[in-house]
Amino acid sequence: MRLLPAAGLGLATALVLLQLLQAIVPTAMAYAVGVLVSTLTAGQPPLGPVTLVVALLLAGQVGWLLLEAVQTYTARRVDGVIRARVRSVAAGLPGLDVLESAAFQDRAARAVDPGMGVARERSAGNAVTGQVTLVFRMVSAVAAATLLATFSPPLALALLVVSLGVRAVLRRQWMAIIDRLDADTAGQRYEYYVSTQAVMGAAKDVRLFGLSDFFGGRFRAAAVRTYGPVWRSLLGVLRRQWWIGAVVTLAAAAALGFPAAAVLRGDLEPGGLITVVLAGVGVLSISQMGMEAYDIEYGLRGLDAADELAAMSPRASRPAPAKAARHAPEVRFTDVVFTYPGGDRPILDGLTLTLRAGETVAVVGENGAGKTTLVKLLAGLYAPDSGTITVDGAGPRVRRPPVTVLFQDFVRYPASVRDNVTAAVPPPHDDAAVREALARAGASGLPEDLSASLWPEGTDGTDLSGGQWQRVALARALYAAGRGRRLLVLDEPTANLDVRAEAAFHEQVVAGARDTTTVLISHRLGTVRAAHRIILLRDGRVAEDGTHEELLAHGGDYARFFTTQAAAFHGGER
Ligand SMILES: Nc1ncnc2c1ncn2[C@@H]1O[C@H](COP(=O)(O)OP(=O)(O)OP(=O)(O)O)[C@@H](O)[C@H]1O
Repeated sequence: MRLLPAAGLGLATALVLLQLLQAIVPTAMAYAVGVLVSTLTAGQPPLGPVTLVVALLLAGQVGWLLLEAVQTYTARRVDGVIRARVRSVAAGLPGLDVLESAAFQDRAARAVDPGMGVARERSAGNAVTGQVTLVFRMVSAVAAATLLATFSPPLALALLVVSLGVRAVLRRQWMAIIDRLDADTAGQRYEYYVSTQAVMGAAKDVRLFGLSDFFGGRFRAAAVRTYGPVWRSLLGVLRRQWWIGAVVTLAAAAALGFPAAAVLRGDLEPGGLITVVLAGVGVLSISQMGMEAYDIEYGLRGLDAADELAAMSPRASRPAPAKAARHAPEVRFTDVVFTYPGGDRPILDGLTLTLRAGETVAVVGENGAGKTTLVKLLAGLYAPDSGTITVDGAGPRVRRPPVTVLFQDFVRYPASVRDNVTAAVPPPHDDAAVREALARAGASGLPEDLSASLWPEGTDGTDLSGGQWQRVALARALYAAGRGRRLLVLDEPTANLDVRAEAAFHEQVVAGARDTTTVLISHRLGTVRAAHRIILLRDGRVAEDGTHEELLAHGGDYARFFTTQAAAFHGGER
């Protein structure tokens, strides 16, 4: 309920007033119908009571329609606030370590996931509107009991106690199912949903290798594992419903029987009978649990998860944003040791390295040597266990370095060509510079119009080839470098390029990056040979360091890799 004001004062007031109307109408109707019947039996003109009954009917129906709309709008607004809160917690984390932890991902999934679809949506907004509904259902029951008390206070009290008691028992029984749903972890949910997404993503494989049974089987197994315990709980609850039915039947019999006996004794008019019976029904209606109980219980778990997420934010303050650098920066790694959270061995183990201002340094090494990890630390996405990293003297966790990175798994934004190129730097943007970056990146065959959408899944988007996407991502890095992010990291930038394009790469991209310190990671040694220096990583530290010629003369791993690649290439040429 504390989140209700987040929906806005107008909506919150409208919600409360409409709920109040819904709470009052049934009792008012019981009274009005009783008066109408009394008027008719007395042979008096019924215009006044008929008008009242019709007015109440209309008010109830119109109010109900408005309430549905206001409730939905309120709930979605509150959900928006929760989503914004989760986004802000995630964006406020200085690095990736907490973000990638299972605990964070599980809570984030609980806080914003759309629910399991069995009972209800998991929505904090629905929980808030459900709480308001519950309060006014109670008000409605108490109003009906007050009217019933004009006939018999003990009957009114007994019906109220039985209704509330039955409701409490039902609630406890059915909410055990919510516990089952909530025991499901983010991982299971992920598997459940991803299995359908994977079928879309793997459409080529599914057709080529006939994988429908593979995906179908996984989907079914995940669904049974997730929902099996829920279905068993549901059956158990249904089996225990007989005695609840018996208690409610007895209460209903009393609600009808006592007024009927009073009519037979001549103590109650037919009009009074109608009023009393309708009031009794109004009291008993609270015994039905209503969907708001699910909304409250399930939605509040999402809210709890959002609160837990906020508590997981580290005390450390966020690094200050990167400032546009006027000159190429200098980077120093000193005795850096780093192990991934949950990892059992350091990936970097005493790494010491200086990247001098304006230099192009190629980093090579076997798969898993730690090249990409080095870049993630340089960008401040992870903090070293020990040792220091500084960019022009400042640690990346104090101030974000003026870095721009073309990662191997670069992002394909579902946006225009212009937005894909300019995404890494704030506006204003310059179309001439965008076109220059695309030209330097060698991007050809793109839509001429920079506003054209590159959204392969959209109805009007254009899809690009893997190489074209990589060039667009490269153009993004080059554009950002030109706008003051003068530490340029290119991780496997030629992976999707053909041989001719790879040969032109150094001249167009690296040599053209003026006043920029460049880190170039590549397995294709043809790409790295023109770098000012080449670093070979082994066992988490720098094993070889020198120019291409120096390392060939040294005769170590680099020389062996180069000779092997060159031999394979020339062998292939013959
Ligand atoms: N997020 C992560 N959590 C745990 N371990 C990771 C994570 N990312 C990478 N690793 C591990 O760290 C090691 C180094 O990975 P990294 O990606 O830095 O290697 P690389 O030298 O870039 O490899 P490649 O040449 O294959 O791209 C690998 O053993 C990898 O399994």
